[in-house]
Amino acid sequence: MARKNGQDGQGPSVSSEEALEFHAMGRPGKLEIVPTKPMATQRDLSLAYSPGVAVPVKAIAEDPSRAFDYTTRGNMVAVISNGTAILGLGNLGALASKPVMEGKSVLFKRFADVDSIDLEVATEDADEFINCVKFLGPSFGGINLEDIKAPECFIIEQRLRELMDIPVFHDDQHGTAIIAAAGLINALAITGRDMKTTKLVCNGAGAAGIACIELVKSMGFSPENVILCDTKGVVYQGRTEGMNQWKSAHAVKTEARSLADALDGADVFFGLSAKGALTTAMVQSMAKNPIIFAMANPDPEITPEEVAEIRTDAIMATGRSDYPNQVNNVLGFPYIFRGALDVRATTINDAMKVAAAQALAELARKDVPDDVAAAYQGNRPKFGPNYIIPVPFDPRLISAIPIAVAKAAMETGVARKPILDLDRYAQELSARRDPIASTLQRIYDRVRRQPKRIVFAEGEEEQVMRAAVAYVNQKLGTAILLGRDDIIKENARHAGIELDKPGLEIINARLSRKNGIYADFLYERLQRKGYLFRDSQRLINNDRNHFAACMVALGDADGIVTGVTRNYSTALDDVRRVIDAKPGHRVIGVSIVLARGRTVLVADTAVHDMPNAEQIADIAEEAANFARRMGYEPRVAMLAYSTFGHPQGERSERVQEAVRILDRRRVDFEYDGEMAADVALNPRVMAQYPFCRLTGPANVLVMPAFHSASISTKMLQELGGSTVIGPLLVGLNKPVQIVGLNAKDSDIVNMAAIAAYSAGT
Ligand SMILES: NC(=O)C1=CN([C@@H]2O[C@H](COP(=O)(O)OP(=O)(O)OC[C@H]3O[C@@H](n4cnc5c(N)ncnc54)[C@H](OP(=O)(O)O)[C@@H]3O)[C@@H](O)[C@H]2O)C=CC1
Ligand SMILES: CC(=O)C(=O)O
Ligand SMILES: [Mg+2]
Repeated sequence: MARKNGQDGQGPSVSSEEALEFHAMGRPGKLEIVPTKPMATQRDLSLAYSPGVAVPVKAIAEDPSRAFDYTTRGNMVAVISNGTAILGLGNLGALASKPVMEGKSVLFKRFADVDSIDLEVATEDADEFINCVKFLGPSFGGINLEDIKAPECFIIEQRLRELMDIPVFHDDQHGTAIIAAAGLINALAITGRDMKTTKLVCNGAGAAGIACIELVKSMGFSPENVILCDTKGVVYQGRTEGMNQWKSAHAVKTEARSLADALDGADVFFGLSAKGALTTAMVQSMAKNPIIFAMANPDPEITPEEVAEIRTDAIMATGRSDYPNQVNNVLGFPYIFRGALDVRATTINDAMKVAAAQALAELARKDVPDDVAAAYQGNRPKFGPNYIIPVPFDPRLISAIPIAVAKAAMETGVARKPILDLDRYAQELSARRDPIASTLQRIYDRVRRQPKRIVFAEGEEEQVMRAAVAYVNQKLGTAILLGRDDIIKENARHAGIELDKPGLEIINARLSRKNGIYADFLYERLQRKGYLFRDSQRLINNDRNHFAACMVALGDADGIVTGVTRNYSTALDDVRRVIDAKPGHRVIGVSIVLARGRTVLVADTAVHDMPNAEQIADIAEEAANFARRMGYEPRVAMLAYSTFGHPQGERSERVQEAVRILDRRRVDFEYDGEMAADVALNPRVMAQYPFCRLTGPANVLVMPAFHSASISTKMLQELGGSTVIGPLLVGLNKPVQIVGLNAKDSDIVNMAAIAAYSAGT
């Protein structure tokens, strides 16, 4: 059961060469600093530096809270270490800890959009360390202490918490304890155990070990049922060797002296010590359904393979990403700081920690969306022994944990800036993680105010059912699944999807009372295009796209989403037999490209193969209108391989002609061309053409032909790290959206929401 992730048990484990190559490639290390304000002109310089910078200086001197408005402080966390307990590798010094600290900083950014910088402090002396860090408060919104060994870490953290008015959080203590507690809550539930009577042995009495047992005791474990061990064996009452006050606080009265003694009959093992500390004989001696969290990094106390050889009834977790159940503080620290920063918390207190653990435990019990299934190479995890905790790539973490932490901070009075609208905060949180979310947020908000009936034409498909459920759950309106009732229900049961909820309807086209009306309607449209009445009847009874399109055309639904079982152009042809272009409009495809915080619309990415000049001008108009509907003031670049006549060529002439047509039409948006993509997007390159009529970088790119549109958007997606939504169909008389064949449930919901949005008021 304890199998590495991935196909055939092959996990993403890496070789030493790969690890070094990864860190050395390009710019050495894992971080760079990128300005957030333009620094292109003399004016920019005057604003960012002298004289302009004096103004925020004075404002902050008058009111220190303004630093959150004018500087990076409110979103900036320092990851600070002296390298005395680097993972489980031991004391290798401050410099050697830098790759781990850079890594933690990157994870802050990647998972929770927290800016972070690593600081390595070259001293093992607690007082010197405290003295160094205590002066750094003005620079940061929080301090994440990392890989500092016990017992100095306890003194350092406690003292800095007293001295500083921002959160100081030793991640190896509390981050680890929170995640381990979340996993434990679920493992106990799966094995039917009660905290009060469960026996836990923790190997490792350092930063992580002590914090973990403190948290489990505060959650309900009996102190006499929790035994702590270290390199000298059991921490028992009366022991003198290798002790300190933090270990003494957890010393128990027991005859057990070794880890093996302590584990005999124990229910739970927590490993926060070192590679190989747990033997198979010890595992053998544990109680039925033992819970084994071997959390030492990079190599656990025992491997899942070793456990699987001798016991099949264990729940097994490690700190690594290449086995199921990764119990690692990466699931916590980015999100805990996110919540703390967002309410400008003065500290991270126990209530905030418990709230994070509970939110994490609850998340593992919920149905898993496609994005998470993708993180498991397509094996959709189900709550159980091999899935007790979400994976770090779970996109739900960013909304679930910070909100729980922020709420707890407000309830316990440590929030300097309480959040009044938590629903909006949840939306802002998902926008931080995923730029699509912010672009789509407006759409979702409006649809929620005016919910719509959307037909999900391929209702028997699993991802479509999940999308329909999500559509209803997000209060976007009614979701209609089109398909055979019995098959839909059977597929849903098999996939563990609950369809029985208000707002979710199933319609079987073949049995619908509307068939006759739809067939008549379709025959009206197709009788002069070579179709017999029987052909229309067949299309309505057998083809869900035609049926769905008729529902929308005749007002029985507001919009359609389809596409997972047919290629794009087939689905479009089906729909076009029923639904025309809006009068005076041209049907085109627009893709939304989100790259590095910038949103650009690209057209036509779906319909016109080799548009002529007139058609290119139409595409520009449709795309500009669409941009306005999405809330952007369009600046349209008519793209070509050439810029303003150089070099000349047949395709460029067509684009030049399209610009002249727009001139004659006197359209009411900014446009210019023909121009190359760098001219359109880069203000410095555009500045070489001072006559260019665009007032800034283009946000709508009209491509000269379908191939360039399709190739460039797909390359941006695959190589450029951009997110591409679409193509979205624009210009049809009724809202229809066609997803790609590989669409995930989240893509389908987004398209359904866009269709609902287009349905308007
Ligand atoms: N999965 C996760 O998220 C995390 C995992 N960890 C892992 O936990 C481990 C400890 O880290 P941390 O608490 O920060 O380090 P510390 O240096 O603070 O503590 C280490 C503790 O482990 C004990 N120890 C070391 N080797 C053994 C052994 N073979 N048998 C029994 N006890 C042993 C030490 O005993 P003694 O007191 O006698 O010296 C000490 O109590 C590391 O492997 C680290 O990677 C830590 C944080 C997060
Ligand atoms: C994960 C982590 O912080 C550690 O192993 O030290
Ligand atoms: Mg650590």
